[in-house]
Amino acid sequence: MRDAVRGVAQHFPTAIVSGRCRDKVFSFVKLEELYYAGSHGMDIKGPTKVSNHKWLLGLSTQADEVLCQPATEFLPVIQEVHEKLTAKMESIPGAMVENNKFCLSVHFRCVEEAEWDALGRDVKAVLDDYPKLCLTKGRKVLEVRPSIEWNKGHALKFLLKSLGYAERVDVFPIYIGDDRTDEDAFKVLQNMGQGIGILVTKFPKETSASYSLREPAEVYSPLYMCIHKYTFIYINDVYS
Ligand SMILES: O=P(O)(O)OC[C@H]1O[C@H](O[C@H]2O[C@H](CO)[C@@H](O)[C@H](O)[C@H]2O)[C@H](O)[C@@H](O)[C@@H]1O
Repeated sequence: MRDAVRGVAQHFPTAIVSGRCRDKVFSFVKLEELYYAGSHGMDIKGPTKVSNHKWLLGLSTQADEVLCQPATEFLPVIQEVHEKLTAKMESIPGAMVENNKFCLSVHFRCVEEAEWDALGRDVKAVLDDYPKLCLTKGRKVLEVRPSIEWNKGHALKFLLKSLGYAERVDVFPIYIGDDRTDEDAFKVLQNMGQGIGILVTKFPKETSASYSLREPAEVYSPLYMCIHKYTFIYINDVYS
């Protein structure tokens, strides 16, 4: 998958948008030519390596640039809550608190089902003292986030605008995701009437994505189509 993503990034601005913190995502993906939007889009950084498309489009090539961190003021409070939740979850076997820098994930996948309600109550009790934080639910995970209007959809809009791609009829953004938090990004594309969202899911689900794939492995096809289509257009432009 890394080679496919690298291939796409050679021709098109490519971003990974994740609920995890940016550093952790980079440690998984290890591609310097990508944009990374960690913490549900609250921490966006540009590529540290220049790709072809950058000079083709005449964009800034300044590497290592943090582009957007709309929740910086919440960092101290997130650290404080991380400590409190970690201490509280010690008494619940299997519970795990993940520090995602601008947000926190309380995982209960490995917790006995009988304990789930108690875990939820404990997390809410900690958050009662922090009205500027909110709680959302994912797949066997509770997520603590700053109460600001910012999600993966805002990150996508930010990237498109920064790249000069918003509302351009000749630009076709493709957003692929499997998490319920990816719906915010699918909605952005749907509302803009630009590009497509692709949901990866084994089961039929209500979604704002235009298409779906069943397995992460099926994501190769659209990625390789992007690479080969580009190659075709490029050769065509050069020789016609
Ligand atoms: O935004 P994403 O990159 O799609 O990340 C969403 C969440 O991914 C991780 O949680 C997921 O994997 C966990 C096991 O590794 C699993 O327990 C959980 O149910 C999954 O949602 C990550 O740990 C979370 O912080 C992300 O929000």
